[in-house]
Amino acid sequence: MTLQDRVLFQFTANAATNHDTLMRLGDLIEAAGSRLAHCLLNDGKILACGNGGSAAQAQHFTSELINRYERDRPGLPAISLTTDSSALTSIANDYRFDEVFAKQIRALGHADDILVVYTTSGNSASILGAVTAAHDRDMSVLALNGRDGGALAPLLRETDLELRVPAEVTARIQEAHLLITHCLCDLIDQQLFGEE
Ligand SMILES: O=C(CO)[C@@H](O)[C@H](O)[C@H](O)[C@H](O)COP(=O)(O)O
Ligand SMILES: [Zn+2]
Repeated sequence: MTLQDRVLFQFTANAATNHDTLMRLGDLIEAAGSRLAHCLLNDGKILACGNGGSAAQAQHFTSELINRYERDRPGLPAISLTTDSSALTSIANDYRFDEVFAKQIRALGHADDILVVYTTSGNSASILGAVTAAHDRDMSVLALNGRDGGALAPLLRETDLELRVPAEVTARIQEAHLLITHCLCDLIDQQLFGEE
């Protein structure tokens, strides 16, 4: 394969995954947008977490809620659990890395809040810990997941929502997660602030 072929391959695979994701998850993405909008309209807040590239996705989402997505509007309450290096390093240092998000959720989470987790494998221990902590706080969970759902899928409750991208490659799943995230921002703005 030439280098140009490699570029073409990635773009083609991305388009195919995004199409498959729309076909499989279109209705669930709408439901997730409504669930998040309802949470924000009822004084809830959104907590988000993930590891590696998915940590970037989590803080990407919360920054667009706190500041803005495409339009000028009031900031919305959202906290990324991936950005406080003192909290993260002390929890990992004093306890275990698995606890880095769970301990923050136990400190910050309320029953009206929603935890949004990003994972491509569904197997990251810190994400499993986060979901357990959210359930302990009676919070519901929106899981952006991938592959076969991993250990996360059976941990989710009926009151949670799972958006499992139908793909096996981490990069493709992350790219679909970003597209879903922008859909969620658009759906939230539409429901809270109406037509532009
Ligand atoms: O961004 C990438 C790969 O594209 C990596 O940083 C990736 O996010 C990390 O390996 C994560 O630790 C993977 O975690 P997960 O998606 O399995 O929960
Ligand atoms: Zn964005």
